[in-house]
Amino acid sequence: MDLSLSLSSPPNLHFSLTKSLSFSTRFHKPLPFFTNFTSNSQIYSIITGYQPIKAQSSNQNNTPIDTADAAADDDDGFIFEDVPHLTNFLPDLPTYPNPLKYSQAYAIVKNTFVSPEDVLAQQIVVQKGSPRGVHFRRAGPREKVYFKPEEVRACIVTCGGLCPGINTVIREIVCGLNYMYGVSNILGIEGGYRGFYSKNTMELNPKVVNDIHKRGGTILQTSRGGHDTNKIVDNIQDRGINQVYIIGGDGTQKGAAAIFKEVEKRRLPVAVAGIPKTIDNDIAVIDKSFGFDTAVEEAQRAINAAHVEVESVENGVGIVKLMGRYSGFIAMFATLASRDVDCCLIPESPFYLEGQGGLFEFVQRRLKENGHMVIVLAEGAGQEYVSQSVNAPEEKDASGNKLLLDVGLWLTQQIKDHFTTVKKMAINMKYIDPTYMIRAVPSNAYDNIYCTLLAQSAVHGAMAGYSGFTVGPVNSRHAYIPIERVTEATNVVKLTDRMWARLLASTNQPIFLDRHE
Ligand SMILES: Nc1ncnc2c1ncn2[C@@H]1O[C@H](COP(=O)(O)OP(=O)(O)O)[C@@H](O)[C@H]1O
Ligand SMILES: O=P(O)(O)OC[C@H]1O[C@](O)(COP(=O)(O)O)[C@@H](O)[C@@H]1O
Ligand SMILES: [Mg+2]
Repeated sequence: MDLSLSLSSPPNLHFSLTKSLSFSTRFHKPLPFFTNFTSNSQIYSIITGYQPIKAQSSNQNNTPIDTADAAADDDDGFIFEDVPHLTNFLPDLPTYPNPLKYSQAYAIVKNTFVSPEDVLAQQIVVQKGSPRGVHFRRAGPREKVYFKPEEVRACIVTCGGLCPGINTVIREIVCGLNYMYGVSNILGIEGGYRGFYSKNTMELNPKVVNDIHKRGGTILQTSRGGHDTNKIVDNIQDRGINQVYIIGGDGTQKGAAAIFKEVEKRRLPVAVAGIPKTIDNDIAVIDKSFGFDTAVEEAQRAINAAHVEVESVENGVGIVKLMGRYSGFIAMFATLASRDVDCCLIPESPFYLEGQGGLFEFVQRRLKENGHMVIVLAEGAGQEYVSQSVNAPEEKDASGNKLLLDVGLWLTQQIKDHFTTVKKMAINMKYIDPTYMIRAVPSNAYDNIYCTLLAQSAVHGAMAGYSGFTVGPVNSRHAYIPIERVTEATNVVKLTDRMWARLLASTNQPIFLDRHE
């Protein structure tokens, strides 16, 4: 029996979901959309811009059947959020055998190719009877590719702020394309999005990128602003580029989605692959962003330094500011890892200074108990206080991100003033701002491996003809995720989750919930 699903637009796109007697469901579309799912359910193919409008039951021959049967199996809430494929708008694209078939490295691998039936569940903690929920396509090499290696002209661009591991991702895209697929035509776009139309390109090959993973930053340079979709896609077309690898954060991924939409509008055979980058770990859906682990590790050095300083003096108060515009992940994890931190302040958890349960009271208590204390502060915390006190107009960077005021300096001053003027108590303040030092280091061993997997997943996805997708781990397995899913929300620390409770339990800091002045 069949469950067929009509898609509203464009009219030539029509998928059907077929359910076999073994209760598997498949998309009636040539590879790569041809998908077999075990156990049935409500399946939605959510393909950017095309919403399913009608679910209809039919048998293998596609003739409508009694829907009661299908409906009975329709209730376990399986949702499949697929990524777009070039054949959506170029249905006649030829396919070729994947060169990995002949790779020595993969000679004894049991399953070289990922089954088109493999999906990853977004939610893995479930209860009996709960809906199966959202699933993403599993990343990895496919049996057929949609590009002849000698016809690939790839490019790589890096945008937004720095993050440890960018060079590793660049390296592994270049080496992955070259070693696994025999692609040798790879361009580096310099200086972020605007580099497409305002700069020359750089030839990339395994030799050029050989040791770049040992360096921080990005060999391609980066920038904010300058995203002009038409100019970028004109340039992609003019240069004959057919694979675009875009490394960047939420803003960059929105830009990648716009590029894909234009590529699709012009019906260009161009694979657009996004690799999510942000030191703040604020990208939704994926487990963790690359460079985050390195940042947490590097932050330990600053926290240690602050601790050494303040325990060596009387009434020492150390403040360490870490990155985290809207999300306090680095601060939270660095605090949990260190155990030398007395208080962690993040944007998600408002705090206050004065009165019962406030920060001043806590500082005084810790100084009395231990003679010193360390505060870790995410840069986005307490911004409302800083802007009130400095009365500065709101400024934005070239990408439209709000420019943050220095909460570290502000807090340092507030604590100093309070203890010297109100409490008549001399304190030794040490303020450390290691933010750019942390962002600029090369990635650690863990992140290097993670960056390699991201790069290889992106290469496999592009070669397999997917376009307009982001790669990333979902519950430890790499997936192809619709770009919109990673840009529609920001990943923030959930105060109601256990991790924040673990932090509170480890620091014993105030929870700043009840304000009594
Ligand atoms: N909504 C958007 N649409 C298109 N491009 C965007 C959008 N937001 C940001 N960009 C572009 O993405 C690039 C990086 O964005 P930015 O916010 O600075 O960093 P990140 O990608 O790390 O969040 C910039 O070139 C910017 O112009
Ligand atoms: O000063 P810059 O280079 O613009 O970057 C500062 C910001 O970049 C970040 O590292 C985040 O960058 P992205 O938005 O590029 O991920 C923030 O933590 C920080 O506020
Ligand atoms: Mg961003």
